[in-house]
Amino acid sequence: MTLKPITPNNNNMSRRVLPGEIITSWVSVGEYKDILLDKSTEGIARVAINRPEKRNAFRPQTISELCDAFIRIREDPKIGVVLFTGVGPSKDGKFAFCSGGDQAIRGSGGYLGDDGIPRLNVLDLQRIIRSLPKVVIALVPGFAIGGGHVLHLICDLSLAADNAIFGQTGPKVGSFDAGFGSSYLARVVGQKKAREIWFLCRKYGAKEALDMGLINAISPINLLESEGVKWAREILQNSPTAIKCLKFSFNADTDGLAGIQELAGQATHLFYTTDESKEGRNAFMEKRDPDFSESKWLP
Ligand SMILES: CC(C)(COP(=O)(O)OP(=O)(O)OC[C@H]1O[C@@H](n2cnc3c(N)ncnc32)[C@H](O)[C@@H]1OP(=O)(O)O)[C@@H](O)C(=O)NCCC(=O)NCCSC(=O)CCC(=O)c1ccccc1C(=O)O
Repeated sequence: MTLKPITPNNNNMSRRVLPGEIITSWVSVGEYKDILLDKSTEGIARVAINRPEKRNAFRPQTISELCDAFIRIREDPKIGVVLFTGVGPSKDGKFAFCSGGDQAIRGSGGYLGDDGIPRLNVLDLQRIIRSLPKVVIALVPGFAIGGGHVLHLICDLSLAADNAIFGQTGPKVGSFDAGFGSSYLARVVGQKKAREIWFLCRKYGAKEALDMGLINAISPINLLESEGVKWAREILQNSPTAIKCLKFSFNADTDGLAGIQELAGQATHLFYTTDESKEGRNAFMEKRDPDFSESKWLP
């Protein structure tokens, strides 16, 4: 039996477990049209683009739903790791993470939703994922192309099936991502390789992607989700605050003041938990001068 890594209303308890497979129980959350959102009781969420017949290309509605799902996850203190993937296979048996913007609804100035307004709202999603105070792991079961390639790139970690295919197509289809899609790509794979990827628009297999540092590991497609759960469980053993601060430290190195703001926000969170900080708040509320004499100027 071939297991689908992602199926709507997936009930793992009725599936046959493969040798070495790790499973978790998913509960579906929210009513979405273009995506699926599931949570497990062990602190993992799963977000999947659900347009397999279009190789999971996104339209404005897909992106709005993804933003909503990631913001829900951000607000849930029980979730520490998100697996971000694409539903598959499609009727022709192929898998995709995402093939970028849906070219069929690309108008002048952006992608057109039902309201006829042109949007490039994938940029909002990129920022939400980057600044999510949780670990986001892309599970790439097939194609990660164009804007879909950028989406796996901006995730914290990427795990790919052995049949996965990566690439940018912008210069072929009249598009480009001059933000994370190019500059951050160069940070990940180096300037020469990033220019090759964008200028030639070639496609790269999973082994090539691993060799250039674009992904973290390869697994057989039937075990891709299992591998994601395994990595998530290992991360969840570790200190949430340490992981969050490390994520924002990595971001601060590349994201300028916006990255420093995220890291600084975590420092403020921690400071609020101290007696020193609480004394400042209490003094204001009690209409008296603050007394910081108990706080030491430690080296
Ligand atoms: C992914 C492919 C390589 C897969 O090839 P193959 O297996 O042969 O399948 P196909 O027969 O081509 O496709 C099957 C079916 O899906 C439809 N489809 C696939 N991809 C798209 C798509 N992106 N848009 C619309 N439809 C798609 C295809 O038409 C077929 O449908 P039928 O009805 O059966 O004919 C291959 O499909 C492929 O190359 N796809 C296109 C990849 C691509 O060029 N994507 C767009 C890149 S540009 C982009 O994503 C912009 C993103 C963006 O919004 C942005 C904006 C501003 C700044 C940055 C960005 C950013 O890049 O993020």
